[in-house]
Amino acid sequence: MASATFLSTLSLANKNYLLLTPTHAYAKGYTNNFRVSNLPSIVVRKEGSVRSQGFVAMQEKGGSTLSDDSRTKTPHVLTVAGSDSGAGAGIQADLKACAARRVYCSTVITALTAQNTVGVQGVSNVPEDFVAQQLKSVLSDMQVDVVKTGMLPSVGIVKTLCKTLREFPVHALVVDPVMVSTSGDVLAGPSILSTFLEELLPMADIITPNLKEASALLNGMQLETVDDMRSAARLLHNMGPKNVLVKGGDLPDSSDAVDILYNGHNFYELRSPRIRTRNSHGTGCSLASSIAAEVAKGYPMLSAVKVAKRFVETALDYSKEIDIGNGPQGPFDHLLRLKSHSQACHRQQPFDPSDLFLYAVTDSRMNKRWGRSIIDAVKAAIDGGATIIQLREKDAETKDFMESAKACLRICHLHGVPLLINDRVDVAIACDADGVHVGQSDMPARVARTLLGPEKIIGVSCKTPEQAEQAWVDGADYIGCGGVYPTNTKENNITVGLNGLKTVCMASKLPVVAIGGIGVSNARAVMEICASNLKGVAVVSALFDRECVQTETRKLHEVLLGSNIGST
Ligand SMILES: Cc1ncc(COP(=O)(O)OP(=O)(O)O)c(N)n1
Ligand SMILES: Cc1nc(C(=O)O)sc1CCOP(=O)(O)O
Ligand SMILES: [Mg+2]
Repeated sequence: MASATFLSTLSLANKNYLLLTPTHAYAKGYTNNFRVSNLPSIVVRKEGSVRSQGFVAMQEKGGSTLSDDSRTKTPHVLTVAGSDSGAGAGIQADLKACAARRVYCSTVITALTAQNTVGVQGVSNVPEDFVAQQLKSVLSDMQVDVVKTGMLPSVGIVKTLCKTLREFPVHALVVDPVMVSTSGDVLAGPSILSTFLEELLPMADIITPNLKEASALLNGMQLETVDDMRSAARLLHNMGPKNVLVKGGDLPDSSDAVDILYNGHNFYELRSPRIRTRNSHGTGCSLASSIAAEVAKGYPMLSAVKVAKRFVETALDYSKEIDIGNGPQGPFDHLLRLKSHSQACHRQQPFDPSDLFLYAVTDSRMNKRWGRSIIDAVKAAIDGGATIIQLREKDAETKDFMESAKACLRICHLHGVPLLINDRVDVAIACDADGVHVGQSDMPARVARTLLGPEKIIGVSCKTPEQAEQAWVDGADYIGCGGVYPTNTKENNITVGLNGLKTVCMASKLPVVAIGGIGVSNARAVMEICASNLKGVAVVSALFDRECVQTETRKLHEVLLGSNIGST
């Protein structure tokens, strides 16, 4: 499908740019001769001049880069496939795969299938002219980079697709020759075969048949070994597609998953350990969509196939224990998100500002000094009445930190207490903690929010009203304000005092927890500044640099109860 390599020269802000499709930029080695602005794709727009579609703007080395006239082009895959009501395969798998691979995916539905983990109970084809209408709607408006095809249930639909693609050429065409579902149900009959072979395959940049499909396309040829797969790939390549990926998932007696990619010059044997799982429904659709996604980003075919294969394997491995449906073939989780929700200890309550009431912040050095583990320290703080825990383990090795965080999380969740991680957003994600606390020089809260998602708790340290406003804008849940008093726990910490605390509380639209030098002797004075959004105190040394964490926490708890805070 890919058209001319060199598409045009465009004059923009008195600089000359070449417009090339992303893959060609790589394939032709232009990246060596030109500086590439924001690969994989930039749409260059200038009023009244050029409207490019999925092109990379390249400028001769030494010139300046695109500035105000540049607009980032979102990689876009259009899937032309059937709907699977069970959402394991088809259009639904394509959407999930593209979302997971961070590519926009539009859809043209060719058929509705009534389908579940048992099999296909019914199929209703979409009329050809309505397939044509959908294709035109998408292709005439949106900048599609790659079209990926799945179930094409009639000769008419295949012909309609080929005709439309000639009218609206795209950068690449990925053909998954879906004929038989994983449950053995026929999705595209033999009558379609000749149109497939004569019209669609020659237009394809890659076709991705499994052994059964390759055999069907090759007049029933027997495929039982890797050598057979190579022969099949060569024969299929002769039919016109630029690349052929023969998938050996069904190869008998192989402990590895072996796929053969052939581009007309070279064979690539792509091998990986076979993942044994019931949840493999939709693997073929997802692999083809992921290849399309990588090609849409501008990667060459070999890299696209390798990344797509790795992606699908990771998702299959992650999804082994997922339990959906009663049939022999379950779906898998493309977004690697479903498991945490099924874990019994997962804390699902939304953030409650009253959790800030007695905020215990651990310190690895203090616990070491007193000869206790972080886990014992957390247990004792909870037993003493801590309402939220932050693990602030500045000198811990990452692996140890993760292990202890997971153990602490189990304890916290048994008691309904949220657990936050100081600074380390990566550790919070890895152990599925309830959130993070970040300071002004840590990862910005806005970035942490995109990584953690909407449900996690994010706290930000703020010493000024401006910082408090920014925390609010960035999507934080609370702010920590201090140091209220001088502290030995944090070096070179600026003390803001009770006045500074009050000023920040007045300005903050978020709930506030006070921190810095706070203990039983002064907690009441802190709370008595009487700001309605001051919800509690965060304490390190007054709890953890003491012999008995539980006793100290209990004492502080009593003082705080006496100060009647957090009432609004
Ligand atoms: C509740 C709370 N408030 C403030 C801080 C301090 O965070 P930060 O400024 O990032 O400093 P470090 O704790 O990372 O040294 C906090 N940890 N908790
Ligand atoms: C971690 C931290 N952050 C502070 C800030 O001002 O943001 S003060 C501080 C140390 C708090 O420890 P202690 O309770 O032992 O004084
Ligand atoms: Mg920090």
